[in-house]
Amino acid sequence: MAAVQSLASLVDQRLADALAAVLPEREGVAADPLLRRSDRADFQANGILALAKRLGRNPRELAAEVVKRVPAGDGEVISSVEVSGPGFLNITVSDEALLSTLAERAADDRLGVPFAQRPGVTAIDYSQPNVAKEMHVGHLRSTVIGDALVKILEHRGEKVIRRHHIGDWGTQFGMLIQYLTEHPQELDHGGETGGGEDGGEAAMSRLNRLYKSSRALFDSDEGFKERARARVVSLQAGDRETLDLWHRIVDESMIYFRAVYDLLDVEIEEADVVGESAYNDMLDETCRLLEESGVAEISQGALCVFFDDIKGQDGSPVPLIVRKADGGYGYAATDLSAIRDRVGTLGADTLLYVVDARQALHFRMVFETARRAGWLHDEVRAVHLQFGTVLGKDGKPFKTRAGESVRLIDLLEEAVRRAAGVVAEKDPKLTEAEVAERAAQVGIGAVKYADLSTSMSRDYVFDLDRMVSLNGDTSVYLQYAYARIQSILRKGADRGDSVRPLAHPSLTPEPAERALALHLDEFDQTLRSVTETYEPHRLAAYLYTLASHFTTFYDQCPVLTADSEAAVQNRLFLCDLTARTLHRGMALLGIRTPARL
Ligand SMILES: NC(=[NH2+])NCCC[C@H](N)C(=O)O
Repeated sequence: MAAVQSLASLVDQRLADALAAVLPEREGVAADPLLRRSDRADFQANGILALAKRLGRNPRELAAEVVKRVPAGDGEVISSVEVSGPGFLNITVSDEALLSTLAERAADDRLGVPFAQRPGVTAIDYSQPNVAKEMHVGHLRSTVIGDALVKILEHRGEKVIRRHHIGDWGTQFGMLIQYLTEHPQELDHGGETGGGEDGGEAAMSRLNRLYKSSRALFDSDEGFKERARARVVSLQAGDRETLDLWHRIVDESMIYFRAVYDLLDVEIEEADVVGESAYNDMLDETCRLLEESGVAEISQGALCVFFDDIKGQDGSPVPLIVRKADGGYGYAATDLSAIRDRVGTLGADTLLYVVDARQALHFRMVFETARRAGWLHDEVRAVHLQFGTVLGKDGKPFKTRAGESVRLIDLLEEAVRRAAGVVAEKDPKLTEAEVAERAAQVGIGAVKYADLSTSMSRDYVFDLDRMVSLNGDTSVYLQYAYARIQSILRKGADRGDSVRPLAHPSLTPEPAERALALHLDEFDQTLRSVTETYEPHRLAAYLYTLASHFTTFYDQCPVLTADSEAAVQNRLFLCDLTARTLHRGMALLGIRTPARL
């Protein structure tokens, strides 16, 4: 089905035409009407003010001239347009245009959201925990934000390559593997088959034990330290036995990650887990190419890239170290190789990295190096989507009392427990299994929404009380709005009032219906702006406003007890489209909308 033209774009087009007609000889003057939603009328256009200023004209006069050229009245999209204030235009659209646009949206499975005209190939690097380590709140942000972006981009028709650049390589593996060769029983499952209820937790505790014991030996025993170092060399050289043990450690970690992802209700495909180790074979060549092209040079034995504008506090240059003086490759060599792979081999034209803001300098240097080397050419965009820190209630980075990072799994379990309380209190007749199912949807939704509704660059406080609250900007509020609509639709259907495809366009909508309808019409614009800015919080904000408009509508406009059959039909139609939009929007954020709450 053809894309549905939103009311804003229909109005915008008519205003732009009128402006062009008033200023025929002024082709060079950009005449954006600067349309936005308004409380005074349906829309307000502010663009004439700036234009009049540039032309040295009186804005109200110019506005009056434009108004004369705007087609308005019977049979037109715009029913009235007026000059207001210093030269704004207040615009009201016709009821017919409003309802028929919505009817078109409702008739479309995609709710009128078009596919991108020129979809590209985006490689997105997100959810990249580290093997043999815990997942903490930072990994929550990367996972949740990345997952939402993937869903939204794909919904608009973009080809998306997911990359989970997990930390599965490096010197610490020498220590872990060496310890395993000397204590082969260390990762034994003790008779259990693994993968069971607490398979994930059990795997993590075995890894923790392995980590602690090998670390202790590494720090106290010089001989072991030597053997661990030699083991790193065997690992990089691809020694069979060493690789087998490395795989055991990675697999064990994957069992744990999988358990966290399941709880988090996020799908991660095995094939997309392409960790640091995957680029091992490219590292030599990456360094050779950088050195040959002169992009990198040897400095104090290390292979470095220098930048004029990147200096330390004492004014000395801070280089990107691609290969250390001891010959070991760093994090940067891997990221540079990954760029060559993602652009050169996989054909990505956009590279996104959903990574902690603390790695900003690393990515700045890596991107600049890749540009100099020609691996990132003009047609490729590379963006570090930096996210802020999750804070505790004290406003400091979220830590346990012992000063350790808080385990993600503990937070998620606590969120589900809190949600169970809320769910059971709301409906005491629920069975235990029903409470458990809803609590998972509510609790995990709450954690995801709290993250996604905050602008990603900002820090936020992890406050479960606020997150699972029924009031305010929370996912529970949105889920309740959805469930309430479902209950209205069920009651309507029970008495024979089902949702009809077309509303009655001759009925004059109440103000609350108008506001809801106009907002429903903004869904595709919202998604477009998320794909342009990579800011999922715009969708969260849209959905929250949608639920608020619905709440007002529901308070002011009886649905099943409306005055006329036609009004009942129109309102059921609005309810249904609101529910479908909420459901779609929440799904794109990775949040469930249970039919009953
Ligand atoms: N391509 C990348 N460097 N991605 C980010 C990896 C994040 C890293 N594993 C961490 O936990 O901090």
